[in-house]
Amino acid sequence: MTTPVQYLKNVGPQRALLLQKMGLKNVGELLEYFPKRYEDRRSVKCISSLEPNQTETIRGFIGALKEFKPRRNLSITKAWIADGTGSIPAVWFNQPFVKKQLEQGREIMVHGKVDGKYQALELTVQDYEIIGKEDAATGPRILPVYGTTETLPQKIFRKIMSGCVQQYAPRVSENLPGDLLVRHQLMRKAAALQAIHLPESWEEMKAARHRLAFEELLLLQLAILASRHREEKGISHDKDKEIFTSFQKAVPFPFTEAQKRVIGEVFRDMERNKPMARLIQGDVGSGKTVVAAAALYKAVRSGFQGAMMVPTEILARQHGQSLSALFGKLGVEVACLTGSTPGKEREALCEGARTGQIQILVGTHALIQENVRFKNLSLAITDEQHRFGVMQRGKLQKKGVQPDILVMTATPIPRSLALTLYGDLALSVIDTLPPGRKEIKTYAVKYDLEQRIFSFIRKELDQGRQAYMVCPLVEESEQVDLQAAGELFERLARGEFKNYALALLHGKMKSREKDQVMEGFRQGRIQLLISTTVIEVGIHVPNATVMVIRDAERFGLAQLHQLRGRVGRGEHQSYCILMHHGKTVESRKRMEIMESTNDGFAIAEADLKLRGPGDFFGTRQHGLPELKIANIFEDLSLLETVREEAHGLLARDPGLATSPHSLLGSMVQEKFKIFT
Ligand SMILES: Nc1ncnc2c1ncn2[C@@H]1O[C@H](COP(=O)(O)OP(=O)(O)OP(=O)(O)O)[C@@H](O)[C@H]1O
Repeated sequence: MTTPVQYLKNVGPQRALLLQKMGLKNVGELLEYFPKRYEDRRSVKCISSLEPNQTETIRGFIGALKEFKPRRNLSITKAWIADGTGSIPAVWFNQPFVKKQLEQGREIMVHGKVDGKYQALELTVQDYEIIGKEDAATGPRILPVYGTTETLPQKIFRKIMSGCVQQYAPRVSENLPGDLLVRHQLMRKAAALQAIHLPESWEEMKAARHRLAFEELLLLQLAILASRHREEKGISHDKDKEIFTSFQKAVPFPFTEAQKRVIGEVFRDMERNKPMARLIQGDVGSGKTVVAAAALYKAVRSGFQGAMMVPTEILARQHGQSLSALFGKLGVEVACLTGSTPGKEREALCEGARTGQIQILVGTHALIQENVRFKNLSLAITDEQHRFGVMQRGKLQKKGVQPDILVMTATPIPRSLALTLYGDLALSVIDTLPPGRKEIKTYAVKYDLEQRIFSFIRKELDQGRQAYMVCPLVEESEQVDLQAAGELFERLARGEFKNYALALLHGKMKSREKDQVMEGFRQGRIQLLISTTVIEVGIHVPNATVMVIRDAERFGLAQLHQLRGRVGRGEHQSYCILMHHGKTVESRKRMEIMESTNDGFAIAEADLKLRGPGDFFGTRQHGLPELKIANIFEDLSLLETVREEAHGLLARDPGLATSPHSLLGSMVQEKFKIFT
């Protein structure tokens, strides 16, 4: 399977290079490059029954041949095909080389679109095959269609692939244990590869797809489960009821029913001597932080330490501040560590964590650096974990000995996706918002109404409220976007908002500057904050009531919902204004979804359907594994079956090291590098 593609039939050095550019270096990779769709060429039409504007396949004998060159850069090749019921000219545009292959009297199969020109029919050829030629397939069949490049046409790619499949697919070893194949009635791998590329029937293709999706999801689930495979015995935290009551006293508001329920679920897990693995899912603003804080308090009161990792520096600082304020009252030592914590302070923090003097450490991924060690970490919390990438996930956990794990996500993740991302976590849902929150009013508007939006913002600012204006920032054109945000700031500061306090915030600023701006906004000194998406997650300023998102069509729905969640966090009516160009049907549809619902769940589902899992969290840092054949959304029930099997396999053979699991084990290792 490691044979380089250039040794395949029909591949020379030049084509090998083209294949390599597509990421296909060897036979193994080529075999796993699956068709994007299929064309059914089994139903061959009689020429006499052809009708205009249909795409059809015919089979007949080549009669007269003609070539024209009506213009300098247009060449037309025509071949009359007859099948006993009639005859029709088949037409090739700008492919003068086909003439060499068309021999009068030869049998040919042609697939293409029937055009009615001057009352006569013509077939514009999309694909053809000379019957009886050495490399032609036998007779009509279901043809695979691959994603190819212009320089490597479909026909050639298909020929290369078909040669490769016929020669190598039968030699592919079976990697799934026999009992599994029998239990789930799965095709063998070699047969599945053959059938996915060269199916005899739709049924066969579907069975092959099912088998390959099963394997793909199994490898992924094994990686997820094995990377956190844990000993049975963990830490049992103190059961004392007084922990909850004294924590509740320190919090300035009563918990919602949902918060109480989830704290109960978390506490019960923490008290058991089995390590906790729980995902807390709650819509934006539902009050997850205080639930995390309750868990941290329980860890500390039981004599241990807790850590909480968040995705951005701004958020780390915000949590650091609010947790310090809360835990100050309870006599608990909290510290915050980020990438920009200066050397001396960092050393002191590390020392404090090592000796146990610091009881709760909040921070960015700086927390998982090697020099950070804990005396006795018993609880590792990650917020917005999907931003940390699949492999980074276990590192915080490894800072303790079998600590409890809590994952918090503000983006409501459909169950299918949660399973894929987090594997084996128990789920707690905070499904109500704190009392007194008003529904955010959302309006999608085009740019010609910009002045009206500005005057609306001014009105809110005049009433003492604050506003955000977010500009998109995408990696590929970061420089251009940053410049655009800067220019907008200049324009507004000099023009429409010259009498107001404005500030600009973006990720490229020094952390000190970022802090100053955020602090100014928090305290109300800054009225309008123009920013890139650095404010996307977690920022909490209850007095802000307007969120304007520019070029809203460039964001994913889940991301728009996150941004919108920055307002509506206090008692005042809040607004979200989505500025867009409204050019495509899809973007208009997405704006409509945002206008019609505030329900994060509905939005997440819609987003997943519209954009596919890869783009779900925006293009940056989504941490989602790429799937070649399975579809998380459509293969939900398969995913659940596979998860159970993965559990069973790991229970029997945790390192997947013995026969018949070893091949599976080495594939997981090669792909995900999780066994150490
Ligand atoms: N039960 C409650 N009653 C009143 N206010 C609450 C309650 N729970 C939380 N809050 C407040 O609601 C605000 C939002 O809470 P928090 O920041 O924890 O939300 P979140 O779920 O983390 O949201 P996001 O995902 O948007 O960051 C905070 O100011 C918090 O103090």
